[in-house]
Amino acid sequence: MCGIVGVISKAPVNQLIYDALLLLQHRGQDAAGIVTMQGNKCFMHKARGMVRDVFRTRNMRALPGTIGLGQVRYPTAGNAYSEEEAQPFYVNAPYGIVLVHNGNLTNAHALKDELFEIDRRHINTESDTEVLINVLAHELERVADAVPLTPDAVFAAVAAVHKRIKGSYGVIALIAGQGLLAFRDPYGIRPLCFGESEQGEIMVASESVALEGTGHKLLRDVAPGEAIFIDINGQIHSRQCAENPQLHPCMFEFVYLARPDSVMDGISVYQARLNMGETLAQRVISTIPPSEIDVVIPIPESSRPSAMQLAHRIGKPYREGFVKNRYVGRTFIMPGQGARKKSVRQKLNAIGLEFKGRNVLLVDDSIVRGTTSKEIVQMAREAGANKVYLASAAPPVRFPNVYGIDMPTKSELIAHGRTIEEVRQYIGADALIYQDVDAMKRVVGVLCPQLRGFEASCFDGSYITGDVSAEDFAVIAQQRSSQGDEEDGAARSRLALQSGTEST
Ligand SMILES: O=P(O)(O)OC[C@H]1O[C@H](OP(=O)(O)OP(=O)(O)O)[C@H](O)[C@@H]1O
Ligand SMILES: NC(=O)CC[C@H](N)C(=O)O
Ligand SMILES: [Mg+2]
Repeated sequence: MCGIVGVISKAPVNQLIYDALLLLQHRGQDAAGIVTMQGNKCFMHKARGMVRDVFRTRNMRALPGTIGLGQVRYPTAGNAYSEEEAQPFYVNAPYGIVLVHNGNLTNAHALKDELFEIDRRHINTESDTEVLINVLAHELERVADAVPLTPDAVFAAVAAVHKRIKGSYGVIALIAGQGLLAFRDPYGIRPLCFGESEQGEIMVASESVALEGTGHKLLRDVAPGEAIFIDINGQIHSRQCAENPQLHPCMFEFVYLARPDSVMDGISVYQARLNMGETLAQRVISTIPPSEIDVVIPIPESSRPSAMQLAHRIGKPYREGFVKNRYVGRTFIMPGQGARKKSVRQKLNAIGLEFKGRNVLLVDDSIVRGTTSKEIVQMAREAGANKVYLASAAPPVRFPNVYGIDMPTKSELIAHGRTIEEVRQYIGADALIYQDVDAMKRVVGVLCPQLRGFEASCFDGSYITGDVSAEDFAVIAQQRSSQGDEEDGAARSRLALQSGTEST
């Protein structure tokens, strides 16, 4: 779940893209990049790190032009420590294309061979995004021989891309001198929307918060399978390019990934989290008599709306018992388990007086590897809590994700192969209450009647694209797990930088 943005304007776009990337920073902390276009020439800067670290004044000055793209990366393919895999990617033919991608291709390994053997294209990194841009370039080359490029040719190329690539993808591309192209996978797994400013500037982005925060009004979401082509004169063309599009957005966006102030596919992320809190409250009431709970405490940041609603529903006070160090990033999207574990205590600290002698109900949005909950339950006890109960606004995460969330192996998931009682024992809580899968789908789905369902594979084991082979799972898992130690070391030093314990 990276964050992507594209803008077509009449004024310089470098600062605007930077601002939008800051608003999308929660979607990726490992690398950032911007490309701008002036006439037919592209200017790019990308590097590992957070947006504020990657772009210095000199880098910003070197990004002229009125059209551009940006990306913040959370690696789910390839290597988190390779600068070459930071986005955008560039190919010089046809026309010159730069591209940013949110999602994960499940057949990238097979396509990589096919690109070489049949299309004679060389892929130089392990990134699935490099595969994607080469498939797009190849398909554009087959249909487009005109200048200017016609919308019909662009849409024919996207239709061919949909047939070749599998998995999840929200994509924004610049075609030099021709325009800006955006498209979304046929299930709409990853989000993508676009909006307009009063000056007629058009922005495409992963989340509506990037539009609103930069003075753009949300026009609509890009539909699953749809492509939007904004030509060089700012005219918007759109077409459905997939054969059987169906909206199945990723449930984990609503649980954790997206910002609560975003609206995705018509669903307010905040409202989705309130609803999850409401239905979780029912399960709490049927497990623990409310008279045995003194206080409800959220585990900041993402669980807050659910915890608030849960507390209201069970009639208990909602208190802030943990303070978050705002200079430490999100732990779940850090690569490497060592860094994740260390950062929980750097990130969260307990306020003793909210715990001392009380029976506390801690609420988190999700329990994935159990890193956060195990530490937090321990911290609550150290702070003097009498009983420590834990509730998760999401159901147990039992299956790997191959669509752009970095949990590629079952073995790393605390709820995989364990009963809820075994998870409770591992975490050390006095009671553990999970959300119910069907209840979650129902209370979020009710917010968008057009929805066909959710991509909720990490909770229910059902992979919506229906075409992920055992080999695909194995390749994705192997690729990600083979770099753990390197990641841990590098992520540790980055964590230290983020929390200001080392100087640049
Ligand atoms: O079981 P785990 O593997 O620990 O993963 C789940 C935790 O990670 C996330 O928090 P994170 O710190 O990333 O972000 P947040 O501040 O948005 O809650 C999520 O909100 C849970 O707290
Ligand atoms: N989380 C994502 O969207 C990642 C995009 C792409 N798969 C990468 O690893 O760079
Ligand atoms: Mg959290």
